[in-house]
Amino acid sequence: MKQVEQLQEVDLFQKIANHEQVVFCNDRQSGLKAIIAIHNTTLGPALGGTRMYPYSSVQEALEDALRLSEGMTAKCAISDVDFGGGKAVIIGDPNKDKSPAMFRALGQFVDSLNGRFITGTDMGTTMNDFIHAAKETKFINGIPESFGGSGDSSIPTAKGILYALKATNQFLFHNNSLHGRVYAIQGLGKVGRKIAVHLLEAGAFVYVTDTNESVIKSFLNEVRDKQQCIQVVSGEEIYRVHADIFMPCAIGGIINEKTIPLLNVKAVVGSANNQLACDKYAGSLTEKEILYAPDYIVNAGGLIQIADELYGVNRERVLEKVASIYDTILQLFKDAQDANITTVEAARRECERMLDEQQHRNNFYSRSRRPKWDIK
Ligand SMILES: NC(=O)C1=CN([C@@H]2O[C@H](COP(=O)(O)OP(=O)(O)OC[C@H]3O[C@@H](n4cnc5c(N)ncnc54)[C@H](O)[C@@H]3O)[C@@H](O)[C@H]2O)C=CC1
Ligand SMILES: O=C(O)CCC(=O)C(=O)O
Repeated sequence: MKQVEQLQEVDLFQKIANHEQVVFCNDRQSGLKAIIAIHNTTLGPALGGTRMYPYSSVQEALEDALRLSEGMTAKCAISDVDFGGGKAVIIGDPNKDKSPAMFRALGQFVDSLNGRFITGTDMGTTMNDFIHAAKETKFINGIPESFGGSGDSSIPTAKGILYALKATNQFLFHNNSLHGRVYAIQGLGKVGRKIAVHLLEAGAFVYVTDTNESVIKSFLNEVRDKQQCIQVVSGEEIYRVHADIFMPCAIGGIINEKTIPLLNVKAVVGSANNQLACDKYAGSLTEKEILYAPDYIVNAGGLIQIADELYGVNRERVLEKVASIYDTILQLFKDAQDANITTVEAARRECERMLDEQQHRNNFYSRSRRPKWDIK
């Protein structure tokens, strides 16, 4: 028995070997069960949203937190945002299990990290949830403007994705217009729905799917006058439709050995974090001549806004930085093509360069460095 326990301990530390810190948060009163993962703080305090999802096991939740927080390190680096990678996950069904008390408890745990981790919304959580968390800690962002925050971060996220789509169209078709093209959107939540509405307004055709029927109904109601440009498909069907671009805007891990053979598109560009079940699938997409826009570059709009909020909200500054996603992604496509490597490898090299540069700067001692992180 003792031997088995020791083995599990070693496994756990191996699992988190690339991470600085992992915190398990348990509040019996509110039912909060959460994991905060801090991946790397080379660039600054860890920044990343909190996801709520009905994970089937603690193991699954931990793996999600680890991968998501690692992705945030890369996202901060490539977006040139002076923060590190972190993420929190809450185990529970966002449609049934949420309560203000749960988010206040989360706020207390975040506060206990004293600024090493700053968080806000992600899949399954909303700005309103974080109004409760913000009562317990100042290390919260992305709350409504009426509460002094920068508001809905899914707005800049959706804008960034649209810039990435234009860059993809430019690279593939030598014309960056969104008009007349066909997009397959998986997930019509905070981000996916905004993208779908914009694409319809721009004169595109969209295939859409969402596991929540009421989300589909409400979307169709919003775009009543565009019904001829929409086709709702069931879960698996979204991988099979003939479209220009597949847009994962829900869960991660959906580009894998089962789905890649089904894809009938020229590119994958979407908001979902960790779309590739693992990096080797970047090569499989390339073999199928499907261009992949690395998720953490194209979906950085929300991060750009919440990071900016910590210096004081400035919309123009945010919009300008979000617009730069167009150039970043176009350049990355060209670099990958010139070097004959996948877009994932090209992005990884760029992130490593940014982290190395900062590690070098961190060798320099001065007594009161980085006052900009002294959040009020
Ligand atoms: N909200 C933001 O600003 C950012 C979001 N992301 C990522 O984008 C993705 C979507 O985020 P949000 O729109 O904020 O989440 P959300 O929770 O508002 O919406 C997700 C939607 O996907 C649907 N869904 C879940 N599983 C599905 C499946 N298997 N097939 C089809 N639909 C499914 C849900 O019913 C929901 O309508 C997530 O992966 C998130 O991490 C990334 C960067 C920023
Ligand atoms: O967009 C947000 O509100 C949070 C940023 C984040 O966690 C992400 O980009 O995944």
